[in-house]
Amino acid sequence: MTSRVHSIRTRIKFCGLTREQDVADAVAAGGDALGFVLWPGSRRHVDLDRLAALAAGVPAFVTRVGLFVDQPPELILQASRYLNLLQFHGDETPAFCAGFDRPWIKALRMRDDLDLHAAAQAYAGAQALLLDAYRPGVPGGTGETFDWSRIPASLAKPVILAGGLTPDNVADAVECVRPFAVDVSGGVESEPGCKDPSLLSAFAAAVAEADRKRPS
Ligand SMILES: O=C(O)c1ccccc1NCC(=O)[C@H](O)[C@H](O)COP(=O)(O)O
Repeated sequence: MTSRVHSIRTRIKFCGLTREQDVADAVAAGGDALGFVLWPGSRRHVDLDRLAALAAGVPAFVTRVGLFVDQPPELILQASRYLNLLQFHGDETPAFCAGFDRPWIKALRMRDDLDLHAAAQAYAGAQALLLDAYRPGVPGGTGETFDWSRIPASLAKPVILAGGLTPDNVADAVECVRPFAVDVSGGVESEPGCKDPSLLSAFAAAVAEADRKRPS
């Protein structure tokens, strides 16, 4: 087992973008990665045309991430041309996730019986594990936190912490978990799918402040 990846600053992924202005605001706020939900069941769903338009507004060095929930390979392949990274939120197997000629991450919902070490081994090809709250029947974007103390200090994959993060609680999350990255959707929105520029900036500022305070 390797120890958790630490870096000089906590990366930020802003997720569930649906509007060009939100892409611009998320980049301006300092987002390292932007997430686009390709799953039609989401209130933040974007289709391929929307994805293409939004991806065109993302500059170099900001990662375009596509989110999928047990979807057909054909759709994932079509979407991949606009994406740098794939994020799988359903019951996709490691072999399925690895089948698209793109780096990928696996989202894991923190059910009580989830064995994170076993999952990290099973998804050894993932670039990171995104840990999210578990609510039955809801694959993501719950707006709910989970018990961060369940995350082991040492894990074989970088951790992206998600689930109910906000400008008010993200500093505590960074201090407690010391994740490689944090991921937020609902906590920076005025309504589902509509990001609020002041919340995006406040979130990034809270992460930066937490990074400044943490011991090296
Ligand atoms: O956001 C959604 O609607 C969604 C639907 C289905 C699968 C994933 C979804 N979002 C995934 C994310 O990466 C969210 O950022 C993550 O679940 C955290 O959401 P939130 O608790 O609202 O910050």
